[in-house]
Amino acid sequence: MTSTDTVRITVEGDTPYDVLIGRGLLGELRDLLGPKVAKVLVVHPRALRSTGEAVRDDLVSQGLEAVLAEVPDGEEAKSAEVAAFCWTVLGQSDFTRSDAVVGVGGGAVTDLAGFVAATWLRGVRVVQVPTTLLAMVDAAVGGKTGINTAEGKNLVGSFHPPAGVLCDLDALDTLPPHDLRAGLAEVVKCGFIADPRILELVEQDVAAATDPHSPVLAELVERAVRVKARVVSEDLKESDLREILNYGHTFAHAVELVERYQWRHGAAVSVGLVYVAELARMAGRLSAADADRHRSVLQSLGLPTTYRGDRWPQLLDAMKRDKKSRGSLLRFVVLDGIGRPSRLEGPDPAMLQAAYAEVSAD
Ligand SMILES: NC(=O)c1ccc[n+]([C@@H]2O[C@H](COP(=O)([O-])OP(=O)(O)OC[C@H]3O[C@@H](n4cnc5c(N)ncnc54)[C@H](O)[C@@H]3O)[C@@H](O)[C@H]2O)c1
Ligand SMILES: O=C(O)C(=O)C[C@@H](O)[C@H](O)[C@H](O)COP(=O)(O)O
Ligand SMILES: [Zn+2]
Repeated sequence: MTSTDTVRITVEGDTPYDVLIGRGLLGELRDLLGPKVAKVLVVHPRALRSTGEAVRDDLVSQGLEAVLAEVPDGEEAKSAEVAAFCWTVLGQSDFTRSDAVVGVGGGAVTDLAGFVAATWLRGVRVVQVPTTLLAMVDAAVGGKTGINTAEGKNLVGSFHPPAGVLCDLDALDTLPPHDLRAGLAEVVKCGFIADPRILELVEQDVAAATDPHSPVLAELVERAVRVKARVVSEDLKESDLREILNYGHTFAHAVELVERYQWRHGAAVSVGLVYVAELARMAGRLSAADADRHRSVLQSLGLPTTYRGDRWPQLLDAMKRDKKSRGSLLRFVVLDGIGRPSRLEGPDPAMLQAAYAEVSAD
């Protein structure tokens, strides 16, 4: 992709939609909303008030009625209270089934906005405008929407595909480096499960991979979105294949819950990838070299590969509520090799704890 190209990736399914990746793309929003939409709820986090206002003003200038719903930054947005606040705004503004929601922000806001759209009048259109790397390559694509409960991450939600996704790489200019790195954890995840070229690109030039203006980062975004689009096109509701996108997440979500969301999702995914690579190595599924590659790629990006919380019982308890569990059976996505995802069901509890010892050691 050159700096002027826009890449269009179609996610197939009952209601196919496009993910646009490029620069200066906001002008495309009206088209993605479709001709029948009259009113739009623009959901944005506090930190992106001026972006939310710019989106609203642009829609108003094109003859639409647009209302803002400002929500808390980060994970705090993913609560039943914040969803209820959005429903109130929709109700007070008389939104009907021909109206739409636009999510402008990071993954927390796109998850919330998608959930609000999925539940309002049992489902209205949502267009996602992700502004973090993580939301561009993962959260805004694929239709998983949701909020958290006290017991765990994303425990309430629905599959509600967007009508379109606008990944405007210009948004990354203001993104703090920590958040950029967090997004790269999901990119690297895609590398391990399906596209090893991603790993090579990071290994060849880590500076370019972390530079929001480099063509290498643009290629990483495109490759990660292609992986996600391919998987979701085949298995929207995670009956089987889609589980591979959850690689590293059993441990990651447990860390996020136990740490009361003080860890970024991408940072937790990073350590979760190392945890599950160790588990696969111990189970005789993954070579030591491939497990070590997880650590080295993630470390090169400045992502965490250890977790020193000393909270194994709480982590194990949280992992039992992972959505891949079946009854009392814990299930993990593991690799039999790079690009060869598989499942590990009901591993020996001693092995689970031994893998934990590996990620909590120096
Ligand atoms: N639905 C899915 O398939 C899916 C996939 C992956 C992750 N997720 C979810 O995504 C969330 C994590 O998303 P995230 O990493 O984007 O975090 P986030 O949404 O918490 O955003 C991180 C921070 O960056 C700020 N921000 C956003 N855009 C910015 C910009 N352009 N410039 C400056 N600041 C900006 C936000 O206000 C926030 O404070 C988690 O809740 C995770 O569960 C969902
Ligand atoms: O799209 C998917 O499917 C994923 O699992 C992508 C993950 O990166 C993402 O964090 C997702 O929200 C996790 O979903 P959950 O079903 O484990 O809550
Ligand atoms: Zn994730």
